[in-house]
Amino acid sequence: MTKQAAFPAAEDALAAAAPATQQQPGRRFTSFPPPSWARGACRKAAAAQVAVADHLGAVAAAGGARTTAAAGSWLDSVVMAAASPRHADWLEKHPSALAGFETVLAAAEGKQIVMFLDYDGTLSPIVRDPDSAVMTDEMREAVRGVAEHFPTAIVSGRCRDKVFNFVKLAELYYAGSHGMDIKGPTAQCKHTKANAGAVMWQPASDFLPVIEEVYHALTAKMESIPGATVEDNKFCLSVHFRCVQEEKWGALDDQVRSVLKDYPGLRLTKGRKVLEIRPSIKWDKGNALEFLLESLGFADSSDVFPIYIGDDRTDEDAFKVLRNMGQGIGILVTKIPKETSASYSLREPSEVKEFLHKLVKSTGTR
Ligand SMILES: O=P(O)(O)OC[C@H]1O[C@H](O[C@H]2O[C@H](CO)[C@@H](O)[C@H](O)[C@H]2O)[C@H](O)[C@@H](O)[C@@H]1O
Repeated sequence: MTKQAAFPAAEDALAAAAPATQQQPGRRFTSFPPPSWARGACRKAAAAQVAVADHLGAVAAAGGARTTAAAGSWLDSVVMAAASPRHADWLEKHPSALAGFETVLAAAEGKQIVMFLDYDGTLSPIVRDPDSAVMTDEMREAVRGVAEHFPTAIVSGRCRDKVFNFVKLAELYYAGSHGMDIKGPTAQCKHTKANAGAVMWQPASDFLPVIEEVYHALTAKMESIPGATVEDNKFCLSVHFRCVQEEKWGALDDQVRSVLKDYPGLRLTKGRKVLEIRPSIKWDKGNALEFLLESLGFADSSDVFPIYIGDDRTDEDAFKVLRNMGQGIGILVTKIPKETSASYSLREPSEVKEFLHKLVKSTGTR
């Protein structure tokens, strides 16, 4: 499936700034000094950054505490991509998990690997319609292979049932709603602990009525914004603006905030062309990772090597946990340099699949 974006992705915008002859797939910003087209893009981005900062500063100075979260999101990425250090420098800090595969294996030597996988943008490519974000059979086989050897969990912003319907593997752990709904494998497998198939953790159950109320309020508001949709993810909600005209992003942001002002128990975060509404409890994908490690019997264990692969801001919570633990690795899926706590990177879901295959293959040699 190809990536379909209503708006140019940051990377596309940068590519557009480059003369066709100078574009080399997978080798941007690799020469020093940067080619002139890249320096031009950086200058433009820096100017854009100032303009955005000025705009936001003016809004704040005028007493408007809000920032245009939706509109800021795309600009943030463009500015970050163009103004950040060369891609090669970034790759030195966050090497490809494929190129650095042997190093990863060496670090995991003698330890139990536990695999954590985000769904959208990691196991399936980003597409316009969230209901069409299917996973290929090849990717499913890759995940199945990994789960045969290592305890494996899907950690997603989606509601658990929906992500299960995409992945369709009963031998996995599932943490839906950004980790607020955790269930163990429903199929017997060698990694299953006691209470197979039981719901293990739902810390936001009290919020269900309020989430439902806000879902209806937001759905009604979004009727005035063509292309906007609200996705019910059980313990949280997603307001999608991938198919909304850019001029309307500010209005959409206003509408969402106007609903949320009556619900102080909920908070707003940003994902990939999506605003996420969730309970203001201290529970995120990082907590879910810790919870699952503990459930698997690895609390305070030095014999475990968790690997977390994800592409989104919400995955950063899990990357941070791993960094603080000083164990395992976080792998960010991205084509452009991004601020991240992950130690490794992969460019896209097809590379994730390749990494999973390599890992399975390595079990014969470990
Ligand atoms: O934690 P994840 O599994 O990565 O889920 C995060 C959100 O992913 C989905 O939205 C994103 O993917 C869609 C399909 O490719 C795309 O259309 C959308 O623009 C992206 O933001 C999902 O629909 C959301 O509910 C999840 O919260």
